[in-house]
Amino acid sequence: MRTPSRWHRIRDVVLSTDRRRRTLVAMALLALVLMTSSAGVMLMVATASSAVNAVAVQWWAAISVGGMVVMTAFIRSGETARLSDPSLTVPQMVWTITSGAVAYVLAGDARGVVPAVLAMILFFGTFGLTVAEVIGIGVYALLAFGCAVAATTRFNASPFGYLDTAYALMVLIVLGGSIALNLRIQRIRARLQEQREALAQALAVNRDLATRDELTGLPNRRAMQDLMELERRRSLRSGRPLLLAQLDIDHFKRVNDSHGHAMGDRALQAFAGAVRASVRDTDVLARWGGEEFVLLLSDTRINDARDLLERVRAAVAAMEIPHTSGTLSLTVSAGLAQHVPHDTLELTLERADLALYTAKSLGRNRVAVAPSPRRGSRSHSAQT
Ligand SMILES: Nc1nc2c(ncn2[C@@H]2O[C@H](COP(=O)(O)OP(=O)(O)OP(=O)(O)O)[C@@H](O)[C@H]2O)c(=O)[nH]1
Repeated sequence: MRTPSRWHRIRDVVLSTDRRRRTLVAMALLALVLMTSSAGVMLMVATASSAVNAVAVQWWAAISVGGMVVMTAFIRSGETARLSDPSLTVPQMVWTITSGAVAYVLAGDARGVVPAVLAMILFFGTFGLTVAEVIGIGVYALLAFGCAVAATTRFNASPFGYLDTAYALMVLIVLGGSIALNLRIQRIRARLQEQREALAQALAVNRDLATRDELTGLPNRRAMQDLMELERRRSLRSGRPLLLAQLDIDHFKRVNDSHGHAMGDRALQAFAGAVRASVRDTDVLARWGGEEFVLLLSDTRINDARDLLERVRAAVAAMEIPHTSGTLSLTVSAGLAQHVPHDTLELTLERADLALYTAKSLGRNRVAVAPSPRRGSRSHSAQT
């Protein structure tokens, strides 16, 4: 196993190892870095300009960065995971907008830098917010900066000039831009969500088509082969019997020839329904191909399986399938074989097929059981 590098260990301690929380902490750290950079700019302004109150700016920097540190620590602790806004995006934005508005008042003639910082905050925040939240944040920003402009005019005793108008316009453009961007992001998200759902649905349909026979709704041959293999292993482990039966509708060609293919299809559906209704839920009936079906009976003794197939045979013979000029009856022949541990499933199916052949040759509408195979022998005559 690779030992994590020192950088990775530090990163895990700082960001936490939980992937989701790591993303949240990373975003909070980014906001913290932005706020610290803004504070750095403000401190530079305070150092360079004698008109700016340096002590007020230092307090402002400490409080602004301190607030972001507290929120980042709160997110890092995992306490916010239960909240509807675990990244604390809204509180962080309210905090930074408030801090930006105060900076606007404190920065004196250098207040032109503040709208640029506001733009950055709004564009970053807009990715995680809903439309309503962005509008709410926008209204709050307007109010906060409205107060800031009023305070600047009053306390700095400077009249509202063309530069202030330009800054106010800049704030409005930034707000409008971030709302438009948010709407676009929400639309893209909704479309992505729709596409993801459509894809999941298409995959489910595909999976169903790959494993199910469309006409009867039964598992198809491929799905049945997987199921039989699973049951073979289960039976090998548990020592419980596994039985396979081949079922074939008698003289089915005549149904098609006399009543048409559509009636043949309906007869196949009725047959599948009758057999399913006669066996346990845990027994699996699959359409093997054409008018041939395979029934998998797990954990059933051979004599019970023979009785069950007799019941299936009787249920099929009792069916009356309505058609245009009366009703149609079917009969079924079945060949049953018990799987022998360490034999292949193909061999067991071959034995069931031989038994079915016996049932057909003895006059159809009957059940034949394949004898247990003698070691080294592949041909046996079935018992009816
Ligand atoms: N309607 C319909 N017929 C099918 C379908 N699949 C297979 N068949 C028909 O099933 C018939 C099978 O005929 P055969 O193999 O001669 O067997 P059979 O007439 O049942 O005679 P035995 O099996 O010897 O009793 C053919 O006519 C096939 O066209 C299907 O999906 N729908």
